[in-house]
Amino acid sequence: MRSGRIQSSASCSASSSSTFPHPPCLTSASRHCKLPRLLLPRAVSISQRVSRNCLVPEMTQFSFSKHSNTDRKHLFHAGVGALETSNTQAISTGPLIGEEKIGVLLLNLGGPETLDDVQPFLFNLFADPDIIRLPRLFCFLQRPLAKFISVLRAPKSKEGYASIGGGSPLRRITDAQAEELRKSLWEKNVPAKVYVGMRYWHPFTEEAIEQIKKDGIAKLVVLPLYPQFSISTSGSSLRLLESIFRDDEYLVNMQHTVIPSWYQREGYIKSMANLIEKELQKFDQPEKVVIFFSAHGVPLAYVEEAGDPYKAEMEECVDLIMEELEKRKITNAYTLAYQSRVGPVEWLKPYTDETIIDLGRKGVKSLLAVPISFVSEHIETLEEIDVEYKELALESGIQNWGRVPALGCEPMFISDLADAVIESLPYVGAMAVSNLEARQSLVPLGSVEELLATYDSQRRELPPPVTVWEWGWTKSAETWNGRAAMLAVLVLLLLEVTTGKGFLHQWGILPLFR
Ligand SMILES: C=CC1=C(C)c2cc3[nH]c(cc4nc(cc5[nH]c(cc1n2)c(C)c5CCC(=O)O)C(CCC(=O)O)=C4C)c(C)c3C=C
Ligand SMILES: [Fe+2]
Repeated sequence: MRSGRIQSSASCSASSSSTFPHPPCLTSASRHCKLPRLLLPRAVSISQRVSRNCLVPEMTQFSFSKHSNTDRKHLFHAGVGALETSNTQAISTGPLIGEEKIGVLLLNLGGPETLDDVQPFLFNLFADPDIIRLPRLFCFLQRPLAKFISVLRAPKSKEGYASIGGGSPLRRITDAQAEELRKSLWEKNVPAKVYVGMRYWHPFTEEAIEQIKKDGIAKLVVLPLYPQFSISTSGSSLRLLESIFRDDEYLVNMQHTVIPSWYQREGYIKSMANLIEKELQKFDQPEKVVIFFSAHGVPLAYVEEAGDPYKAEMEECVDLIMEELEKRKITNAYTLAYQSRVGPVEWLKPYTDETIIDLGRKGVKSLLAVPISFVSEHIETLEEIDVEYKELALESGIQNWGRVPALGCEPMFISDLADAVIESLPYVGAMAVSNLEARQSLVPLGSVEELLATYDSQRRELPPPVTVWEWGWTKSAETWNGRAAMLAVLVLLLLEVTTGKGFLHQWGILPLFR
């Protein structure tokens, strides 16, 4: 435990301490680390199915040509617009790959752009087996259940989206990040095209892939826009990619690599520290402010049963940011809590709301909230943190409240993402990356299939994080009521689907597949 860390009474997590940069598996998170498996020459990669010659030995690199800037520009012919880079310095490593076209696919969640989009967006989210994992026997109920839950949840979600201007800003921000990343790559002499593929709303990952095919991309770097890896976010997007890749002749011949998480990168850590330092200056007594990292939660079972590295990466990320701040003589107290839980099952603790109340009770007067799991403003920063948690903090006795903005298009951050892409290029198509440099995160570089095999290989059935309704007074009663409710709903749905009669048919919710 770091000296400045505030441990809420609700907290049970031990924090890891590490230096920066650090090798993998040397932190408290190492219990989640399954790296040694990657050292085995397992025959699991999509790229391996695709092209047998991609099984390159460790440290083997593709032959990179040292083209001049002009040469480099025409290496990528398709659809990069009229942008011309001039006077850009040559990079010594020369990460251009032959004459082949390079693409970068940014993966993100997606969000409803209008209030009418909210229910279908929620349907897509709850229809994702990485969000609600039904027992195998009941998987045919995934879509009816998703429809049911999305219809019930939509009014509450709509209120939230209405309060932030009638829709999610996610698409606009992600598009802007993609454009800045493209410019940064060009400035670094890597003429790549950048695509955006969202998991639950437009532009869908499938749309991005269609464009990648049309553009004739031969080598693809997949970059989820989540700093830390979770089965429910990056994992879900990779799962989808895996299924798209598997069935497509073109994609089978396209080599790729995935940067599964990048929370430990120097540029990201420094950018976060810059934002925190700047916001602290806005308080009358900056040194008395508690830095409050708030991460999006996941159900505890994801971490404890399925081996999701999310919590370990989050704790390590917070430690790295605090170490960077310490180097700048900023030694404020800090804490990490998890927000946005949905449904009755236990999520990662401590919960943000309980921690805020706890800090108020302990006499903390100034709090700086730092959203840490996502790099764009979204409903949970603009509504949950800025409105709900701020109100709760003020009611709990906290007098001074501040919030660090999301990174968005911060130049240092974007430039670092571009460096991450460039550093990953030698590994495009390479399997079993056992080079230490390439394995700084708990989830190392690798192909889609390889990563999914490393994390979440058994694809365990997990208790669903959401349920249709909750009641009861105690947590345990809530949990059991929730489970009973879920069971009842499943039985009802089963009866509906098999008999074709019931209240969902009466309401016109079923049948879904007309
Ligand atoms: C790292 C970030 C995120 C994790 C982990 C995550 C897990 C997770 N989320 C839900 C349920 C919902 N998420 C919703 C919106 C939403 N989620 C994230 C990020 C993570 N989710 C973002 C950035 C957003 C907002 C997008 C936007 O439009 O601005 C929603 C919809 C909003 C609402 O109704 O509250 C739901 C529902 C689960 C169940 C889960 C883990 C299993
Ligand atoms: Fe979410």
